[in-house]
Amino acid sequence: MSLDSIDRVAVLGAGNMGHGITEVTAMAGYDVTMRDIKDEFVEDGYDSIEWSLRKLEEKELIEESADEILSRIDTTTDLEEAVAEADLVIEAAPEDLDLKHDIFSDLEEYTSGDTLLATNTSSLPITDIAEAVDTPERVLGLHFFNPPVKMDLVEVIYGQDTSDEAAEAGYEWVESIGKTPIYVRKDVRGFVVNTIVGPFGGEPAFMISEGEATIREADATMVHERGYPMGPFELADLTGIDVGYHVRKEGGSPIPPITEEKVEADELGQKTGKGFYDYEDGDGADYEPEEAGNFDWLRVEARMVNRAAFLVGEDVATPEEVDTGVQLGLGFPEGICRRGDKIGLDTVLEKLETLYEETGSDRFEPHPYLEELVAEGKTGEDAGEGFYSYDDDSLGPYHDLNYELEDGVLSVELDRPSRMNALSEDLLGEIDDLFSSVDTDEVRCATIEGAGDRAFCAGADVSGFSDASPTDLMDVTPAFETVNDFERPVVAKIDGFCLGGGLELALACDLRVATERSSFGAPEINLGLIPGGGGTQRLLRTLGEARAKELVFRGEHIDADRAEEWGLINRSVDLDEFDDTVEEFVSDLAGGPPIGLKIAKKVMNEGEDASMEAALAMESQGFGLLTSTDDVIEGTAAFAEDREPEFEGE
Ligand SMILES: C/C=C/C(=O)SCCNC(=O)CCNC(=O)[C@H](O)C(C)(C)COP(=O)(O)OP(=O)(O)OC[C@H]1O[C@@H](n2cnc3c(N)ncnc32)[C@H](O)[C@@H]1OP(=O)(O)O
Repeated sequence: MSLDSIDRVAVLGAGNMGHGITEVTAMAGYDVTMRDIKDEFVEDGYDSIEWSLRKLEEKELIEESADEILSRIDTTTDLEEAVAEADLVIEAAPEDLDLKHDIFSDLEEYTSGDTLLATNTSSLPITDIAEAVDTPERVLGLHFFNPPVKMDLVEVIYGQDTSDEAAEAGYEWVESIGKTPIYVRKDVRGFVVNTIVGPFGGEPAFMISEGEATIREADATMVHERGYPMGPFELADLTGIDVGYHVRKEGGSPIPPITEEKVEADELGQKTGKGFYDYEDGDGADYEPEEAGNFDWLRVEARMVNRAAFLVGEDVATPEEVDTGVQLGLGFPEGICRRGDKIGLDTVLEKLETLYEETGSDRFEPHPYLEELVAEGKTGEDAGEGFYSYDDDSLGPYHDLNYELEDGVLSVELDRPSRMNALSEDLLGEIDDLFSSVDTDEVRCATIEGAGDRAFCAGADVSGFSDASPTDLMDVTPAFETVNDFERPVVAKIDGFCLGGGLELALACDLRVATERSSFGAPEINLGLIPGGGGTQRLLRTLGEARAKELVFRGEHIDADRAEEWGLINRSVDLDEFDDTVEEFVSDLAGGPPIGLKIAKKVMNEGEDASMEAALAMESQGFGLLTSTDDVIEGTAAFAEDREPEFEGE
């Protein structure tokens, strides 16, 4: 049982999750059979896949044609036919344990013993589902998020008897379809993501029931002060208040009185026209930034951090996995472990202890792992250690970016795909830290790209704007300057939106290669702002006044072909030529003379703002200096011997 043995996949269920999983599986190149119990269910699911693929094709978000992808999908209502040849089966049937037992016992009969059996359940224990088979070691959870085509995260869950071999094969398969897996090493209720989201919705509901704030104050504070994509009540209205109610009820958790009242009144959210907000006679969730403030967000976040302590302390997941889970699964602006480390775990613990003492409610009981961290002085970032270690001598830890240094190429990935890689304060700090701390002797060239396939970077993270002080906002420039001043050439590898601060970051790089589907713009003016990361000046110098002012004043996007025509980027290329084109640039830069490139960059960057006379003086000084390097001797020798030079940077 390994990734290599997975060629054919069967998905059981053609509903929202089933057809979505089928679509992403086929998009990744696998042959897949989608099965449901009735022809009409299968047909509806197939139609939805076709509609979605045609949209993706229209927007040039897929490399193959929709027809090619569809040709890999078979449909059937016959279970045996669907799974007989499958190497991986993913069950996505309704959340009913008896039904799943029936399916899994049939799977035992119809599949070979080394077929991987996965369930997409979000609420039933994997262990309970696996009871229906004699080989529970091959049963695991593969929990996709809705809609699978858009959501990057998949939880890979161990049941009590799941073998490492099965879990690893599932994990690698998820990677092979271009999604991000996280391990959930124990079969806990809610897995990782729903364990954390529970208090996000539940605690504000208790607080409103106790008259401590209003719904609007709670939502406005969580969104406009704490940066969540949606307020807890807005989210409950969207998902259905009854959904959260039943999850709590089935899990034996206390139900906030206000939730109970809404369910009794059949005011279940958007689907009934009324929930915490009114969608028929009112304007829905229309809270305003000014309503933020009078809400005790720490009470909510302390409970989420406590849940994270449970997950980490009980070895269910690592802090990195928890944080990836909440960022990709819930769109949280940063990981909850990271946030705990920033707030201070001692502050979190104190809050929980006070509430536990005051209310006696179990939900505030601090987890022993949190107590242990605080007792050991590991109270977070300020202390140098918390969930994460903040060791000054090493690079990182980085939460919002990934980097790799291999063969002299520093490859940096902005890693906030759920926010279009928008520049949070953390991400800006991390770019600054990485480019100012990495040992440049080890680097010959760097690249910067965005995670996911939608954006290089959609600018500064606007969710923090309403809460930020003017001085915070003015503090964005260092990261851009650090990239601009980095002693090695930096290439921006742009696929998708490159806007606002994202464009400014790209402009701080030396060279820019983009896919044709990318778009560029300085939309700050639409927010009442101007570019604040060097954009006004670098655009002027790169494009000239007319074009720079067009971008800054109008705030419109331009496509990659126009960007190339204007000289904003070096190349606009087809998606399937993108990696090779960037590789050609990188190979020239990484193989070039390091000191020569460093001096060329410095002279050209600094000369741009100097008088011609001063700039020429800089150039000739640089030229003179280079003549004394070993690289020049090597370069000229290689030319004479008609071979490739091997520059050492000496
Ligand atoms: C010094 C520097 C200053 C600046 O840079 S100011 C900011 C300048 N940038 C912008 O104004 C761009 C803002 N974003 C957009 O206009 C749109 O997005 C796009 C055109 C890039 C894409 O639109 P669509 O395809 O409809 O996607 P979606 O639903 O708007 O975005 C997906 C998720 O990404 C989040 N997001 C996008 N841009 C930002 C951002 N700049 N800051 C924070 N979040 C952002 C959204 O909110 C949403 O998230 P959810 O799925 O949770 O609703």
